[in-house]
Order: sequence, then C-alpha cells, then structure tokens
Amino acid sequence: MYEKVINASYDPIFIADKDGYGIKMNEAYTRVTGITEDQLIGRHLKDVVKDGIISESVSLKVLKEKKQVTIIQHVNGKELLVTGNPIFDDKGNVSHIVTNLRNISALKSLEAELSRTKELANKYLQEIKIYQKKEDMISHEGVIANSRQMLNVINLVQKITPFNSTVLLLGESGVGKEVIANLIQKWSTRSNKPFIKVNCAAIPKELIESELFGYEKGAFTGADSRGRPGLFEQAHTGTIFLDEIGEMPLQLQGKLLRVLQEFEVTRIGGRRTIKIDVRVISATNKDLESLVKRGEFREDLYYRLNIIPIKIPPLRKRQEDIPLLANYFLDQANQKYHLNKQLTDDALLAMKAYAWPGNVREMQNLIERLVITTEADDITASHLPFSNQTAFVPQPIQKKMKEVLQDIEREMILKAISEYKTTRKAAEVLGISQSALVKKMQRLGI
Ligand SMILES: Nc1ncnc2c1ncn2[C@@H]1O[C@H](COP(=O)(O)OP(=O)(O)OP(=O)(O)O)[C@@H](O)[C@H]1O
Repeated sequence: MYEKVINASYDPIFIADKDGYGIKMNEAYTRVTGITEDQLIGRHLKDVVKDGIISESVSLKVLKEKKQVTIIQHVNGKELLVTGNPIFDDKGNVSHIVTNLRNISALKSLEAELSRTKELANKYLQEIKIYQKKEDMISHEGVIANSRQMLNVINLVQKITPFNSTVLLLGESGVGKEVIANLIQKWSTRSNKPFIKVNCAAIPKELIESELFGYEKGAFTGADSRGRPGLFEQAHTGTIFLDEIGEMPLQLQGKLLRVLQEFEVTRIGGRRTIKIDVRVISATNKDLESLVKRGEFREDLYYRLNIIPIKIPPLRKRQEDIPLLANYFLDQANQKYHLNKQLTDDALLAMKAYAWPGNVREMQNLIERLVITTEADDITASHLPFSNQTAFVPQPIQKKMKEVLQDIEREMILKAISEYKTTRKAAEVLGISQSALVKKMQRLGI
C-alpha cells in the first residue's frame, strides 16, 4: 500500500534505511533528478556520492544528527533543495530516512523572471511618476497653474499651509480666489474640519451680523426662538472663508475685528463669550487700500486681515495658463455633455490675445457655451465672440493706456504670425521691420 502512495506522489520521494542504504524511490524522483533505481536502490549512499551521482547525501547527515536536515544538492546540473526527515522506532532510534526534494533551478529562473518583472514595473513606475509630476506641476488638486506667477502663488500656499495665519486673497473677479482658498484648506492640517464659506456680498446687510455671530433666543423679532450659533461658531476648529470682505458693512467691521483679535464671539442678545478656534481666509476684488483711504474700510481691520496677502494676477497677465485652462474646461464640458469638441490652434491663439475682463470664470462659461452651441467638432477662432476686433475695447478704469496698446500690438502680431507663419512676412504685413517685430515679440512675451 505504502508503495502505491509513494508512487502516486507528484513530489520526488526517496527512502533510505538505518544503515544508509537506498531502499525506495518513486517515479517523480527519477523525473526530477534523472537518477534511476539501479544507481540508488540497494546501494550505500557513501558509494553513490563517491560515484558522483549525487554531490552530498542528506540521509547520511540525518543519520548522524538524528533530526531533520535540509541541504542544497547538485544532481545532473540541477540545483535541488533536499530535506531529509528521520523516522524513529519505538526505542527512539532512526529506522528510516524519508527525503523529498524540490528543483530550485526552476525556482531560480522564476526568481530571475520575477526580478526582471519587478525591474520593468519599477521602470514603468518611474515613468508614471515623471508623468504625474508633469501633471502635478500643472494641476494642483484641480487648480491649473503653469505660469510663473501662478506657480509662485501655489508655492506660497504650500509654505503657509502648516500655519494658521490669516490670509487675504486679492485679485479681480473670477481670477480664482475661491479655488486658492479651497487649496489652502485642503492642504492645511484643518482639511477634515469644518470649512465655512461666507459671501459677504450675498447676505443682506441687516442679516450679516446674526449670520456671522449668531443670536440668543428672543434676540429680535422673527428670530428662531431657540437662538442660533453663527458661522464663526460653526467654523470652530476649522476654517472660515470670508469672500467679498470689501462688502462688509462699516458698522460691523469693529465687531469682526474684535472677533479676529480675541478669537471669541458674543451672540446678538447674549452676554457670554464663546471661544472659537478658526483660521480666517478672506478675499476681495476691491482695492482695500483705497477703501481705507476713503474711510469705507477700517484700517485696523485691513491690517488684521492682511497678514499674508496673496495676489492672484488677472488672466491676461499670465497667458501661459490660457491654453491649459481652455483645454481643461473643454475636457470638463466634453465630459459633461458627452461630446468630443476640439479647440483649434487659431482659437487658442485668439484666446491668448484676448483680455478676459471676466478672467477664468469668463473663459469657463464661454467654453461651456461653445461646446454646446458649435455644430462642428472643431471650435475655431471664428466661433469666438471676440475674434472680430472686439477684444480690446478699452476699459479705461481697469487698464492703463500703455497696457491697452500692448494688448492691441499683441493681438495684431499673433494674428499676423498665425496667418503668415514667418516673422519676415508678418513684419511686412504689419509695416515694421523684421528685427522690430522680433524685439516686440520678446518684449510682449510672445
Ligand atoms: N487656476 C484655476 N484652475 C481651474 N479652475 C479655475 C482656476 N481659476 C479659476 N477657476 C474656475 O473659475 C471659476 C471662477 O473662480 P473663483 O470663483 O475661484 O474666482 P474668484 O476670484 O473667487 O471670483 P469672485 O471674485 O467673483 O468671487 C470657478 O469655477 C473656478 O473653478
């Protein structure tokens, strides 16, 4: 019976007796080692080693040491991992040694294969990392920034996130102040704490105080009879974003200043002060300094808010971001409407030349509109509402004359280059020398 079991085993088995003679081996043993019965069975293992059939005998070692022994054996050019197990009789003497073995040459080649695969995986990982790094350089948690100015903004954000310092975001409407506020919150240690956004311009003036600071029960008619915590209290342990801070009514600015200095609030109609731990980010598209000069904004509050000012430049001052943002919004709109529209090069050039008074928001809205309304798959310059010279209608309040002239120069040059391809031809059409054109292009950053 035991012979049948041994022969049925897929794994090689060899049995030696207590005197070191081979007495049994199965077919798997011959399959793996190439050793036949006549070389091993009935022979003393010392002789088998002497004849060079096996390099070393594990059975003899087990007989000597009276315990399990594992060795590496070389047989017929194969490397084998051989384990011998003693079988003891009733008196505790070794009666037989059962040996099994595994071909580790195969394992070794698997190992080599594995390490090759690992190497390859590592190579791909590195490539992906480089690619991701490139992507990260452009998109920072969904904030597209590739221009030097915006990368400076992102760097500054990275520097300040570990601290709870008060931040004031400055920039024209639609430049991305809120996206930067979101980024500060996301990268800060308070990222999983409350993030309360307050648009000071959207709340009726008479309600701002109760919204921000809350009220006790019976504080005024129409109030919730149980009283209510204000937004500052709701932001406790987290961040409060005061958008359009320039719209804060003058009579409330004193109270806001006290909250920011003491970090405690008193609800309307209440007497107790409530301690709050909040990080304050505020934003405005107004020139707060002139508001201060005109007496419309408290100077002390301005200084309290302006601890870390971050200026976000208008889109026309960071033209490198324009194609990236345009394609980013194009992808978004394509996904939203299950379309596959493309922006042609001349459309991107025209976009680069445009002044974008409504900044990134204007671009986002325009691209979404174009994706829906353009019949063809390609969105070209002719589809853009500003490609017919409407781009640089001077906006005397927003721009200096020099800037407007530069914008016009830039647009004319970009148009000429895109139409005539070479600076020589473009210069001829524009009526200036080629070297003057090249100089102008350098000055305008084209
Ligand atoms: N760098 C950017 N990357 C990706 N999207 C952006 C970027 N800047 C702005 N946006 C998008 O443009 C729109 C306007 O941005 P945001 O609301 O942050 O501007 P804002 O300066 O806060 O405007 P406002 O002063 O009118 O409140 C948003 O939909 C925002 O997602």
